Amino acid sequence: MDPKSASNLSFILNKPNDVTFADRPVPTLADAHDVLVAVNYTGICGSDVHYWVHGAIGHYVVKEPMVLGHESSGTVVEVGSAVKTLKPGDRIALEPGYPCRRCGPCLSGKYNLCPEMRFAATPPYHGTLTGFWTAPADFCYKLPDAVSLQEGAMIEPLAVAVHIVRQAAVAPGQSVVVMGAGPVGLLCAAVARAFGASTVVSVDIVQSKLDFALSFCATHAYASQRVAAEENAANILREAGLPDGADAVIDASGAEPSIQTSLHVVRRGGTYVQGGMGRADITFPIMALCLKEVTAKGSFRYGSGDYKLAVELVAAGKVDVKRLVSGVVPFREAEDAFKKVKEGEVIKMLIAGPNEKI
Ligand SMILES: NC(=O)c1ccc[n+]([C@@H]2O[C@H](COP(=O)([O-])OP(=O)(O)OC[C@H]3O[C@@H](n4cnc5c(N)ncnc54)[C@H](O)[C@@H]3O)[C@@H](O)[C@H]2O)c1
Ligand SMILES: OC[C@H](O)C(O)[C@@H](O)CO
Repeated sequence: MDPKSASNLSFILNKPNDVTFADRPVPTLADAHDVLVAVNYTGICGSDVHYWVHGAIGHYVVKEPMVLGHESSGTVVEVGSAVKTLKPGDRIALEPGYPCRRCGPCLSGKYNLCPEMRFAATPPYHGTLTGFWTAPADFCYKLPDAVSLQEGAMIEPLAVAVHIVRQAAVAPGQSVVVMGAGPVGLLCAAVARAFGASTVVSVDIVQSKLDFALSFCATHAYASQRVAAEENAANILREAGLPDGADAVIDASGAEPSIQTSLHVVRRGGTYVQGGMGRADITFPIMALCLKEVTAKGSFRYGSGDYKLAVELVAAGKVDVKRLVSGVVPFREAEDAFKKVKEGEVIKMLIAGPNEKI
């Protein structure tokens, strides 16, 4: 594709509930290690919808018009003079956050914690719902022939799940309870299975999501009740046949009742991972944490090796990300697709790039 004759149409958030399309200049390669990519597909994340509706997530506030989107696949159209690993025509999954590579977290191997991170569609940085995008070549992951470009757009949320499940240190034969069966929770459950967990319990408050989780990857599913956290936890463990508690519990909901239940679901000496992002401050059961010597960890985006492993899991047929794609729409229908995600009618919507025919 020739960027000179193609569209760089972008889907731009001006302010809450106000989006437009605009043709912006095609970016040029600023660094010899960068590549220019034509964006093929972009998934809509809950965070994109949150910015669209509220104009902010925590202290990230949209102050200038911002291109949305960060879950993308693309095709390389031009490479910088120092790029040896990619060539025009290569199909890639696009890792959308670029760390400084020089700070303490970067040098310790935790580049996802870089304070200078430039992350797509996190203010003040534009996102990937656009025609063309430049990225460092080592943040572009070549897709094997067996992986489609639509699956390539699912690598981003899958990498989030890979990072969470790695934080949980899930080992073969273990039991894992995943709170929340949205895209991230479903993918955590699938990765936990792929890592060899023998019992994977999905918990949600919406029965249809649990039905899907069972058909997708979970061995058990439980509809969370509005009862005290300890009672809820006891019911989950009874249903799942885990009298001693679960080896690992992952929160992929961000909901306070779910987080409270989690600390009563995890076994003595087990691991709890906070993946969901909800209210900044909640009441947290510190006594259960303390008395059971629970290892509690946070998980933020993805780091070393997570994207690579996510591509490999899809290529090996271990996580069928296609099943999560509810629909694919042309670029000009992006706002309708956002509405569907907001209404909770779908699992994952993909938007075809402005130069993609569907
Ligand atoms: N840690 C990270 O880097 C990272 C990255 C992406 C998303 N997230 C967060 O992960 C979470 C999940 O993302 P998603 O896209 O799947 O969101 P989602 O909103 O689609 O899924 C959340 C699910 O939690 C369920 N839920 C709500 N209350 C519950 C409760 N009390 N018990 C059990 N389930 C409950 C909802 O019904 C829903 O299915 C969100 O909080 C999101 O912000 C974190
Ligand atoms: O998958 C990446 C996440 O959506 C982002 O980190 C977002 O939640 C905050 O910018």
